Amino acid sequence: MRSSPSSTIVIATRESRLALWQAEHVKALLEQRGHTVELLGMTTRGDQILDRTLSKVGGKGLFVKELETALEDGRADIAVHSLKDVPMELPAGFALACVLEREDPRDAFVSPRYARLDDLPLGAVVGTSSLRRTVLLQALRPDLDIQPLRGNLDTRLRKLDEGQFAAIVLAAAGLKRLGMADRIREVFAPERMLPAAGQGALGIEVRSDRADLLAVLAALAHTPTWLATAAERAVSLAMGGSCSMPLAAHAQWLDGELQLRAEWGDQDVKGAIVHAQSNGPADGLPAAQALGWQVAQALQAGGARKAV
Ligand SMILES: NCc1[nH]cc(CCC(=O)O)c1CC(=O)O
Repeated sequence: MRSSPSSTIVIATRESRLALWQAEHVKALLEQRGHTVELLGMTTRGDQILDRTLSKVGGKGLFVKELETALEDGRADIAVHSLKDVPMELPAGFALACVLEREDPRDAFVSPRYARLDDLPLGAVVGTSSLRRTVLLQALRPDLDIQPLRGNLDTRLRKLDEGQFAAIVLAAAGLKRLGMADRIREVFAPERMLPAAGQGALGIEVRSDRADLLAVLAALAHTPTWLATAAERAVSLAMGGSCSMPLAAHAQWLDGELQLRAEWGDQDVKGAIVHAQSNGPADGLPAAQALGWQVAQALQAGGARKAV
């Protein structure tokens, strides 16, 4: 088992192009600080099951479990995740060591033919498997025919290019990281399509007993992103912490205060969305999480129901 901070740091990563880009990014940041780093590529259940929506097969945990097993048995030291895919509560023995500076958190409209969502013809087929995007799209354009779209970024773009969809909606961050920003026709302002908790940010997971690594990784942390995403994730946790619910939570820094907004979609009533927001100084993780809790209470006061 590895424990000396001077030995090689092994990063467990999924093998999609985006996951590898993210792992290489962390590798470079650690190498700049004098560490020796290797990648350990792994396939997760979430990468294998492509015919069902994530909320039906077990949710976000599917992308992190195999990586956690590698940390557990010492084959790897750290795991790099899209924070959006990390469950709100990690299993006992694991910790989120840091959150890195966020890429663009917004959603992007991608289409070979149409420049904007508003240009889509009546009843056009739009691909997304995210419950959040489905509900928010239905609110913007109740006429659209929203169809499931799973798979990694390249798979989704291929399905679009094959003509199965008039347009698809994806995270801008993934496209930008992979040098495909030119595929983005329109980015949705957060007011129009509120992003998911943690979207665009990277989190690094370690075993909680690796004090050596916690110290090394603290140097990579971006505090404004960490606090903003802690507030967002607290909303999700307070709402039941599951991805089987259409929930958006997005925080931005404005004049030294964190502005947190959240939206909850009622799956039984098409187009019904509950909105809540609050501002706070959020000068530490507990204050950021308290802001998230408060916004979740406001959502529930407005009619949002917790996941059971
Ligand atoms: N659920 C898959 C996933 N996890 C993270 C990203 C994008 C990158 C990010 O949010 O950091 C994506 C793809 C997408 O939502 O289009």
